Amino acid sequence: MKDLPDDGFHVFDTTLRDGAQREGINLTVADKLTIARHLDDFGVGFIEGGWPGANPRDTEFFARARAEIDFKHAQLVAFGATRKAGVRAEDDAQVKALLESGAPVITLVAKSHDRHVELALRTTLEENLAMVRETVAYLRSQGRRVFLDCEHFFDGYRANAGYAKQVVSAAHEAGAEVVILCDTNGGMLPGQIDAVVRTVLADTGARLGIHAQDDTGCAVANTLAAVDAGATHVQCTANGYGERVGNANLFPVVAALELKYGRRVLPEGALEEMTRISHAIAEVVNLTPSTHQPYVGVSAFAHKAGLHASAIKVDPDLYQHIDPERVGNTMRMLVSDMAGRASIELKGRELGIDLGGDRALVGRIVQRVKERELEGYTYEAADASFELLLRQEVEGRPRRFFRVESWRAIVEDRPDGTHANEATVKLWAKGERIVATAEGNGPVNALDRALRVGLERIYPQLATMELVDYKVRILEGKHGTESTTRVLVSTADGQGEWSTVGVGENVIAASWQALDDAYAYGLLRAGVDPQE
Ligand SMILES: CC(=O)SCCNC(=O)CCNC(=O)[C@H](O)C(C)(C)COP(=O)(O)OP(=O)(O)OC[C@H]1O[C@@H](n2cnc3c(N)ncnc32)[C@H](O)[C@@H]1OP(=O)(O)O
Ligand SMILES: CC(=O)C(=O)O
Repeated sequence: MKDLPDDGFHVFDTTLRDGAQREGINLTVADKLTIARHLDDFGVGFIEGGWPGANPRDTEFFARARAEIDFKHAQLVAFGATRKAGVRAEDDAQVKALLESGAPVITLVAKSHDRHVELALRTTLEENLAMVRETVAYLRSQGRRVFLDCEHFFDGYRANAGYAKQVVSAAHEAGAEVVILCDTNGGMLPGQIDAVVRTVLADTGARLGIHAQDDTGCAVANTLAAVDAGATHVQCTANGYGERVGNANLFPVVAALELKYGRRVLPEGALEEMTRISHAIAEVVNLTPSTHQPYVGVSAFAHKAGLHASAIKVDPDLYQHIDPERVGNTMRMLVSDMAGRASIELKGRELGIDLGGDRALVGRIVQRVKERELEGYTYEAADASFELLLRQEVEGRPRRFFRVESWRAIVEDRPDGTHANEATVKLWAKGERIVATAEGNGPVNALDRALRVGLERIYPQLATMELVDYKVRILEGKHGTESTTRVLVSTADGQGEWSTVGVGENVIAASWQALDDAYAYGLLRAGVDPQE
């Protein structure tokens, strides 16, 4: 292994095995190879790739990973069970598949709860110990590094501590390099983990690891409690993916080890890649990255409250537990009706607009934001609409690329149950009156098309812009269909994406406002001079 920390602490990733056990994740071999590359780039020490022999996909993964990936940091790990009861380890088909995977490291899963041995394995406690001992010894004799996962260890310890420890000792004495205590049902709390890990370490002398499921929401805390108690091997998954509610999340665990414990567990510079790697893996598994995930979520360093912003203006550390750049994330200011002067000044700075400490101007902007939010606008989700508002206040007039004389949208209900949608816009741009009509698959789409048909000749930059998301929310208020409607639109131009908001008594009026802002902002971004 190159460039790994020399204290021997193990960061063991099981995204491709336990992470893949999450409902909704279904990885192809190509997905697994991509994730393995990301994890290796990140610098974990071990990548558990799956259970060879359990399904053709995992078997193929090991063959291809060995042939196609030149691992820089990680060792590939194959996962599987101890031999079956009454079968010699060397004759067990599943143990053979582990060897045939070619993985240099093998993690065996073994029962350590007496009830599981009797009910699930349907064998004796003695035979289970023999299964552990013999399988570990056989795989060691074949030149493999062996780790052993003690399934249901903490529940088993409660039921029969003596037997649970015998399983640990059997594995340790047979040559298992690390014995991992698993909170398989995820029901433990940090204090319980701490006490058990300390005792088992003292009583067995085995090197211990921790594998924590997140059923109490404590998997990361439980993992760190085990480390405090002496465990030197942590099993985690990217973004906490895993069976049921998931596993200990790799990213907060390694961030805590590096930044809070001062223990180097990743190669130099890897932590700064953490946000990117987390999001890249989320893309591969086809799940939206969680915006509120510690350290790596887009909201992890987003500040909304005015009081926070006023302190952050003096020193960001006053309201941040770390500098976001250390984990590759960024601080963001959110503007809403909870903003104060400092929030607006900092947001202006983020947008490259110096408000120059003009208290009256900043106060006016704060006031305007609060009034508009009361009407239903939301600026924290619509940065582009906020920037237009800010510029309008700073420059004393709106930035306009076109002026709207009127617009109209018609929905025609036909006897065959289909609808025809048509819109007409009347605009002024560069001194020219434009009347444009278009059809669409809905009234908003028809309006969007009419706007483009009318303006594209004058502003060819519009051709690069595309509406990528459209969200409608009925705000509380009057009665049913009379309620206020808020529309959020996201637009992209191949270089980036921006969001705008519109509010109105009906969905089409609100959509029109959001579209108007979307194109005004897009033209501003494209460097077009505003003129009517
Ligand atoms: C806590 C965890 O997450 S461990 C990881 C669990 N992961 C998975 O189960 C995913 C992959 N699993 C599979 O594809 C299948 O379950 C297989 C291929 C492993 C086994 O499939 P099958 O042979 O059809 O058996 P099945 O799944 O019904 O039952 C598991 C068998 O393994 C046995 N077993 C369970 N744990 C162990 C163990 N630690 N050591 C030895 N045998 C074990 C069970 O007693 C049962 O044996 P039986 O078939 O004689 O009743
Ligand atoms: C091994 C494992 O995944 C568990 O015990 O949860």
